[in-house]
Amino acid sequence: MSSDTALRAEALGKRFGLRPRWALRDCSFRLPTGRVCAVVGPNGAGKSTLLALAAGLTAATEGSVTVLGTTPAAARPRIGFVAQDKPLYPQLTVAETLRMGADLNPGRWDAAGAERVVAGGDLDPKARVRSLSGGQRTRVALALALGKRPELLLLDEPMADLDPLARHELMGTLMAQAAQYGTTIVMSSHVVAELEDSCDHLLLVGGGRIRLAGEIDDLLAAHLRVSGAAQSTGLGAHTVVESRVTGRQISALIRPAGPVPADWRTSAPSLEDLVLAHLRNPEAPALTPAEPAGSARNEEHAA
Ligand SMILES: Nc1ncnc2c1ncn2[C@@H]1O[C@H](COP(=O)(O)OP(=O)(O)OP(=O)(O)O)[C@@H](O)[C@H]1O
Repeated sequence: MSSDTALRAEALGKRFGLRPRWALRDCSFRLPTGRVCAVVGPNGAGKSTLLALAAGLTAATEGSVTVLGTTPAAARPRIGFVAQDKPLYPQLTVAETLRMGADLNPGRWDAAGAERVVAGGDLDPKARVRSLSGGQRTRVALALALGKRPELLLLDEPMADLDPLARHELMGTLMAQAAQYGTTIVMSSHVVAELEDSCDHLLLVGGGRIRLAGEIDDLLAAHLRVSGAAQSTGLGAHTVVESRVTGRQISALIRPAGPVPADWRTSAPSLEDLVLAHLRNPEAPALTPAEPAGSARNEEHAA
């Protein structure tokens, strides 16, 4: 596999134990290196499972995931992972935790970078991890992951328990890392508005399937918001992701297959429009262009 691929999933599936329901099924996508990728989807969609598979913390039941051209286990020294529950050693101090990061990553530890992340939160280096708040612990976990100078950073809801200022600051730190070192970042979040300015790639997971995958610009360009009088017709030729009637107006998000009749008003969707429409309508056909966007082979039902 070429080294310009950070993450490739092929028919990837995960079922926990003998549970009948698959946490993740038949997932295929490619994430190029150097991207900042948002992973979004409803609760229980399979986002954490996907990140844990990529981090090598759990094994696939079927299919495969390739990370930085190799297996997740072999890629581990080059990956930074912050799990949703931010596991750290509670009895260690902040300073001891960073020292542990240095010991575990000889030759690649960025002590100054890690200390900067911690200092940004005014954390006492002598404070024990168990005495920290949830947001402060997140900061230490991010410092550990960033200090490793990873080629791939996998972050499971990293901003969830941070205050707005800390979110802003740490998002800036992540973007600076991506810009300076070409780090690929894969970040799950429920706050789509927060991702709009920072992410250039999207994985939308729903019901254990990949519903949307690709460059955000390409995915947005493949969709159109339309509105018109409720009796308007002519959308039949297009893929309607979601439509809603409000009074005498109908508005919809479509994947146009050609020109839209002139009596419809059209506008470009935002990332939030795109994500919300697909979340509201889990039956909308998936668009996961391992092949180019709009290819008929990619327009398959996610059922
Ligand atoms: N260790 C586990 N054992 C059994 N089932 C699990 C385990 N981890 C996840 N699951 C199941 O797999 C499915 C996907 O869970 P996952 O945690 O990946 O979702 P998620 O998209 O990260 O959700 P959230 O947004 O709530 O964090 C869920 O149905 C969940 O119950």
